[in-house]
Amino acid sequence: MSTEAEIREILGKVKVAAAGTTLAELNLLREVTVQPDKIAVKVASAGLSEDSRQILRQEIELALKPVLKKQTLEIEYITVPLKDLNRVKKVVAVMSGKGGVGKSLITGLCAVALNRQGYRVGILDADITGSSIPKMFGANQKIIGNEEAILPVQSRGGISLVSTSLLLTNQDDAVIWRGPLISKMINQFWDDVLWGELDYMVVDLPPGTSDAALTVLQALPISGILVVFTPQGLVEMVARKAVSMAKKMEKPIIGLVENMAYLKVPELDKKIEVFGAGHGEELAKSIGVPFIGQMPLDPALAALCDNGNIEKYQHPLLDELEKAISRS
Ligand SMILES: Nc1ncnc2c1ncn2[C@@H]1O[C@H](COP(=O)(O)OP(=O)(O)OP(=O)(O)O)[C@@H](O)[C@H]1O
Repeated sequence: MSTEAEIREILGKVKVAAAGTTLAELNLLREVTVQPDKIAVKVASAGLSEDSRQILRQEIELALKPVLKKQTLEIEYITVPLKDLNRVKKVVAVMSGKGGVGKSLITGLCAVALNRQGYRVGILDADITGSSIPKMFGANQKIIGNEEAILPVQSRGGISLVSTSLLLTNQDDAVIWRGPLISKMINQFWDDVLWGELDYMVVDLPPGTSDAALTVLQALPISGILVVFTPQGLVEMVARKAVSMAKKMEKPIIGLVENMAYLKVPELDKKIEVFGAGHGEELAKSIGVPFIGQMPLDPALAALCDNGNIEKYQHPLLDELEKAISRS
């Protein structure tokens, strides 16, 4: 007769088709009881429609068929509060002093870098009106769920994504909400989503030091912030502003990332400093925060993002991002 641990091991690997991930990763497997005549399994129903539950029931039956001796199998769906299902170990936020410096892109790369190291990662896209995360990951499925919870969409590499554009009928539609609605949406992305077991959640903050960014810093249990800037004088100034806001909110700064630091032209074997010489390291030193590194303006990266293939990108900065976040 199989033990409870053996049954849990088998069931943990069962795929929840609706979510594109497993029962264990979603933390939906709640109770397993093994008796000589019966195996009873209790599964949380969060996020699962009637159809999804039916399909999952069949998957569970199929997975346990080889180990059922003369036992019957009883599968019961139960309601469990989301706060008991979501176990997010660390939440890091990516911030910029102003829009358009590549904050979303660095958010995406942080998630990719952590995922490559085998961590289970989610991205909460809190840049509600300028959401560009799903496009980078080539995610165009609609978010689904039930009255208990919303299910994130999985990227090809297995990163959980939640973003407003995954809720829109047309991803290119503009979101023109006012502040209170934006704040409500950000809170819902935390409270109403079945994130399950995550080692890291990376949050793409709204740009700048706006109310919306402040809302996220106040509402979510953020353990560290990365600040993205580009090597232009004014942008450096706003980077200082962003760091000062994070410090005021008493959130630790993981470090500064200098994006679009230079344009690399392999044919010329030359680095062109499009926005002038970068001095991120000096800037970080003068603000008193770590400097993580530079990302060049890379046409190959832009193309991968446009085609939804950010997960294929290779650059040494990814290792630096992963190290800085996992040390923090
Ligand atoms: N290092 C880079 N190399 C090539 N393209 C880049 C780089 N950084 C950003 N981009 C491109 O620039 C555009 C803006 O980047 P992104 O959306 O990440 O900026 P953002 O700071 O999040 O903007 P916003 O604050 O308005 O949401 C995107 O199309 C992105 O692919």
